Amino acid sequence: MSEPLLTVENLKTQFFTEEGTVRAVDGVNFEVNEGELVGLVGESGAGKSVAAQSIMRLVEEPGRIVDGTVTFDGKKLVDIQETPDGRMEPSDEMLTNREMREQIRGREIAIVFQDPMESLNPVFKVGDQLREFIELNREVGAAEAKDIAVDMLREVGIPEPAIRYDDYPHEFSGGMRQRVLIAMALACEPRLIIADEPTTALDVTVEGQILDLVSDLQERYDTAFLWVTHDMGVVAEICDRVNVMYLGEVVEEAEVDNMFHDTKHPYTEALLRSMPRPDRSVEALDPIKGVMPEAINPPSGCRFHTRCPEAREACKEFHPQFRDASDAGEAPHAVSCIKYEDVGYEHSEPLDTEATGAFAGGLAEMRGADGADAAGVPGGDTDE
Ligand SMILES: Nc1ncnc2c1ncn2[C@@H]1O[C@H](COP(=O)(O)OP(=O)(O)OP(=O)(O)O)[C@@H](O)[C@H]1O
Ligand code: NI
Repeated sequence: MSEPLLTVENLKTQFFTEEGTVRAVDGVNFEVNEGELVGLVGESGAGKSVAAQSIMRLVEEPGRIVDGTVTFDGKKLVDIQETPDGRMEPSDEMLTNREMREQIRGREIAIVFQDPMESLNPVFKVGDQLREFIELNREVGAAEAKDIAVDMLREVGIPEPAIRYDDYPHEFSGGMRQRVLIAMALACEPRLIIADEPTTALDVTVEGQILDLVSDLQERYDTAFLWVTHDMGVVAEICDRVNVMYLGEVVEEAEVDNMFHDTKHPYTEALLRSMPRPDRSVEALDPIKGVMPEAINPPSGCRFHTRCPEAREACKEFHPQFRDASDAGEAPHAVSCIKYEDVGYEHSEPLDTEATGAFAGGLAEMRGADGADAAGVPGGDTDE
């Protein structure tokens, strides 16, 4: 096997706020291979966007990447190492801001966001914005850049591209604007496109069309994608492999088919049960219990224990290791859950939370017991 195109190792990004340190991305590992479409999925607040921004070094104040390494094609986009006197500092190998700007962003890696109106300037024609972007990023003159721009518009399915070239962003529908952004991302022939919920604001039909377009372009250009979404349906439709994030951590990673047919982490199961499916009525949906705890003060042990239907006492104590739990001869399938470790889960008592079957033990009793428990477990398990 060749080296992955992108490797993210132990990435940690924090926001230093007045309320405390937000551990938005807290030791994340994943990979994207050449030409692969990899999903990053999880509920709102899981840290998906911050992870995506960290790869591109686009995290803004009061946020900072405090640890980890991001390697792209052998280059260190991020490389934070401990100095001899114990401080965490960028290594000599880490690219400079200028190298990031001139070599990586928009050239090797492009990023597409949810809201095209934020990325397109309303006062300039759509085609001109695309042309200018191409001129800036490729060694071509204005005329050639315009030809490429029209070609790209056609490529992403804009009808009559030479005419629509002269339209302003507001004259395009949301789906068409998103197509333009994909054209812009592709125009520089990047090796990786990071897409942060680019279809979330679109209606289902238009979303389907954009996903078809992406699958199609991915095959044609062999571009790798990191696709950020909260929607397992989107993952099922386009991704080869998926990483599930919960509260700053990746908790499960597998090929998409394996993830759906041999789900290992209770959080992934809960996410799948909460997802609308054609073979299931809306009433049969089973939303995940409780709310995601604050990333400022994550629960002890397994971070999902406050909402997990299978949570036991041991889950409060042991922080699970993220490791391969595939059976012999099967494709790698990593999970971080103590059910797959040897730390006494089987003999441990079920936790008495809203999410578990044991939730009948008396709310008052539980509250009484909880009052004495100051081990950093917020009130997530007593949510009404
Ligand atoms: N500028 C900021 N200042 C403080 N905290 C932030 C900032 N940006 C993000 N966070 C926090 O970082 C955590 C991760 O946020 P992130 O936007 O990555 O989540 P997400 O998984 O992308 O969710 P969504 O699906 O809502 O986009 C959250 O707890 C969020 O509140
Ligand atoms: Ni996000």
